[in-house]
Amino acid sequence: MAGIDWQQVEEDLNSYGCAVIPRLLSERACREYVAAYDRPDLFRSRVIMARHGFGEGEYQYFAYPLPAHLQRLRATLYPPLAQIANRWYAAMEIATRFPAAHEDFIARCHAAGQTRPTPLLLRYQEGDYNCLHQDLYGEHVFPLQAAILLSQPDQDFTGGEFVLTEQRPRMQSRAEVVPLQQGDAVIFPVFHRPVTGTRGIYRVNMRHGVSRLRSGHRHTLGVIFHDAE
Ligand SMILES: O=C(O)CCC(=O)C(=O)O
Ligand SMILES: [Fe+2]
Repeated sequence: MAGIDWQQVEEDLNSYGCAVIPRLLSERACREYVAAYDRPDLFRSRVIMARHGFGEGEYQYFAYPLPAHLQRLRATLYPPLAQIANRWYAAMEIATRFPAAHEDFIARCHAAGQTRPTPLLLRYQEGDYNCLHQDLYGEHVFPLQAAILLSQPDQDFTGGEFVLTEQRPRMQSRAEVVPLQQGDAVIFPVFHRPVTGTRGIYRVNMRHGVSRLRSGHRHTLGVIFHDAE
């Protein structure tokens, strides 16, 4: 975690609406998260995506207390992202500011009744996909999130690309496909971001999803920083 180039992350987020942190997790850590999928004691709920029209595939939300590694990961990624989020909110002229420490932001969520943990593991197999969506779970939203690819493209699966769309006001939408290797994290906006245009700063609406898996199995770890109602 010490070697992350946060300035590059911020530049990429501002230029493209997403940033990749290469090799955030080791191959071994990835394997451990994949194996954790089969431990029901670690999770508070399981979602079969087709039942809700979310796509095909499934995911599970971790229960509190989070596994120590995940707790540390969430708390460590948050502070530099909170600085970016605060600059974005200032640019978008939104009054909300995010505290420097994740525990203080979580206290704000919990005080508002958003008490359920949102980090999740996702599992896809051949034919599965994740429809474009936004991970909003209540009034309190931290505007950036991370998804970490736990599987190795080409070796474990084909297809299954991470996709972002950016809807600009009164304009056509732009898509971004994010190539990831095992252990890479993609940082992206939960639902909006500021873009500087010729007539000043405007807000664009963002969605993310995963294209259809052509073969194999794909697992992801999702780190969302607000909690859910
Ligand atoms: O599987 C993926 O790459 C996307 C996961 C996702 O939607 C999330 O982490 O919020
Ligand atoms: Fe998501």
